[in-house]
Amino acid sequence: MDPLKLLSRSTKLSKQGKAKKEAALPSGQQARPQLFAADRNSASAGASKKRKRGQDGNATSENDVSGLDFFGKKLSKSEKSQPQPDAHDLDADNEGADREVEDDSEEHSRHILKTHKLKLTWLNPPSSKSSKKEKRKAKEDKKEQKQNVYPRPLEKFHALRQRFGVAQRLQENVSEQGYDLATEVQLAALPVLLDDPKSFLPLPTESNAAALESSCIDLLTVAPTGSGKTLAFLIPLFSKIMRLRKSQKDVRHTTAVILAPTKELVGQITNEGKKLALNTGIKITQVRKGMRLGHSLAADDSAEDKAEEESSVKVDILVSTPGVLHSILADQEGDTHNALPAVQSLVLDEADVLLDPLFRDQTLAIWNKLSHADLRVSLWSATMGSNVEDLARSTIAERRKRLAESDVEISEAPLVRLVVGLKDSAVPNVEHKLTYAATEQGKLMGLRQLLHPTTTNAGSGPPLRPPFLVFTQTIERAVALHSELLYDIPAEAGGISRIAVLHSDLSDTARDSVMTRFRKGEVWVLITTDLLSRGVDFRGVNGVVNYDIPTSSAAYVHRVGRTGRAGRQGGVAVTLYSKEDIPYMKHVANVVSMAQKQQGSAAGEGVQQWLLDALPALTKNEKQKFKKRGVEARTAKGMANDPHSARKARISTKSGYVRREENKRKGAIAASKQRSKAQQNDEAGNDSDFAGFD
Ligand SMILES: Nc1ncnc2c1ncn2[C@@H]1O[C@H](COP(=O)(O)OP(=O)(O)OP(=O)(O)O)[C@@H](O)[C@H]1O
Repeated sequence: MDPLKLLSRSTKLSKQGKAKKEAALPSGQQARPQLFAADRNSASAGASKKRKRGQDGNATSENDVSGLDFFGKKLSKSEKSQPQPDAHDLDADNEGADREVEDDSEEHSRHILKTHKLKLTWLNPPSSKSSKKEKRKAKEDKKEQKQNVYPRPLEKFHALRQRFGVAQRLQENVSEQGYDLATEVQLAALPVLLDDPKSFLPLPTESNAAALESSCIDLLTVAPTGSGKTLAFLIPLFSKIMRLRKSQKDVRHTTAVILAPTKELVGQITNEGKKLALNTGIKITQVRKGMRLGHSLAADDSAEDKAEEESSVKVDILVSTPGVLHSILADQEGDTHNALPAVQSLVLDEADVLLDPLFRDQTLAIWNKLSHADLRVSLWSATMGSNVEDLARSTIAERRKRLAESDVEISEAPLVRLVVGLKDSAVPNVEHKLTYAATEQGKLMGLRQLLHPTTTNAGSGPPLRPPFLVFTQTIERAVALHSELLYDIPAEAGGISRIAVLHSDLSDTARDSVMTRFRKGEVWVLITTDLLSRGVDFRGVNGVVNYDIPTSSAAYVHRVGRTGRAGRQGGVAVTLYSKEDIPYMKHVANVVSMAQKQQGSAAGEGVQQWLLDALPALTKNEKQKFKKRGVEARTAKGMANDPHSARKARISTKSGYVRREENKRKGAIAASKQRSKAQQNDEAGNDSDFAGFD
């Protein structure tokens, strides 16, 4: 009897649903770059027939779960030359795609963008109204300030060179990685970043043409987790730098800065960049504490300048967390040189976090220090509130005003927003489960059931196979959970080496080592905090367990987005919740319900309506407080304020009753020892009043 099954009442699956989900075993191996391609097939059903999964020999391999090759190795050259299963699965569609490259009508672009659920909006189109009054009215009316645009999508990477003149070497480096079909975000972002904006932005009037002078746009992108945003911003960055290099042969500047919130993500982006940089001459580096940034090296630089610059880092692209780059820039501020005068591209990956109070000041300080007149910025995330959009717009406007005041004339670039799929929603190819575990003990028991290799959870969806990530609210809880589970995996299967913990209190070396072991498949269960919830790409992660509930819907979207990367099927996201979590569960239940609707769950499947209705809604203030602190009983502050509740929320196998019994026993032993000591003293005639503290 599985006691948690009795408790997991939030989801109910029809027999059909169960069968369907059991068939989709976690594989973590087959990428399916276009998330909404299936919809596309159905939309263009008249034009092409979709091959059924299972009819194709390649497609069935998704169900082959033998072996523990967790981290889907990169394709070898010979493998790359073979058609990829998913590409094959969509073959009828792809033939169409080849034809579509030829078709550059707006109508066709609209069709492709719509079927891939891509929406592009020009956020600051110049007003067509001529009088001042009309212009003011247009500004007030937000609708007037937005206009949908329909650039011609790029469906396959092989068209990069032909359509946008991307360097041959860069194009080769992309295909070397085994990529052929562009993912949805790449499909739309690459054309708008690589093409001349005039090719897709309509001109309202002749007098407004000046507003479109800029050859590049600023871009806000909201696209699902694991949808390939990294490549979508790296390719245009590399292409731009290669062009700049051609026109300014003697000079070597840092021309691009990429910011990301964690060291792990910075390292990952740098690695991706290095793959694209192969034999292009472009240098990309991760900024580390203590580095000195070189401003530029020109042929006519004085010997003194050159000597000073010798020890500094001279690269084309810097990748950094805001904290590290900000402190380096602050240190170099006293220098006569502006450290980054030539930066023309700023990328904010996980932009909503970078503009959140935690990083906002540092991010904006860096942004404002970049003084090049043609600086273009792009913001990327799977979740982006309207406040982030407003902040980005106001920062762009203020920067322009400030530079204009110091006589630097900068062109006004169009600001475009790209949204892929449903904004702020979890990936539709992951199965979400909400499991009520009542108490801390129940959660631990629930996790153990997921961990135990023989547990199949029959009847409640596919099993959660390692490797998986477990998220906790605090570092202390991650450490406690780690020690609690340390001996859960039998020695024959690798024992304690299979479970690891990663958090920001560890040294950089320890963090790197855990990441490497997890990527290699040596660690099966990685317990962590929200440190790893953003951006980090582990290809074969089969599942995510929210041991503690996430503190916002965005946090849920990002945590569960560590599985189901690049459209891989079979990922499972389990959220264990206890009585303490119920007041805060609504945001999680809402995102899960939305994801299930996207998956096409029939009525009655997924999160039950009664649960959604029954869960209390938080006020704005409560939401903010929860986002900042999480469930208070699980924090040090909670321990000080309410020790009783905090003790109940402690991660431990021992129940309160067992603990009390143990304490009583310990107390009895101590008292008995004291009594016998006192007796010995009496017998020895030692009648000192005070025997000291025991
Ligand atoms: N065109 C493509 N075809 C197949 N796989 C791709 C393609 N583009 C990217 N990928 C793979 O998709 C995975 C996810 O990419 P990436 O890390 O860029 O996602 P992301 O959108 O930045 O996710 P997150 O929002 O979590 O940061 C990576 O493993 C990457 O190699």
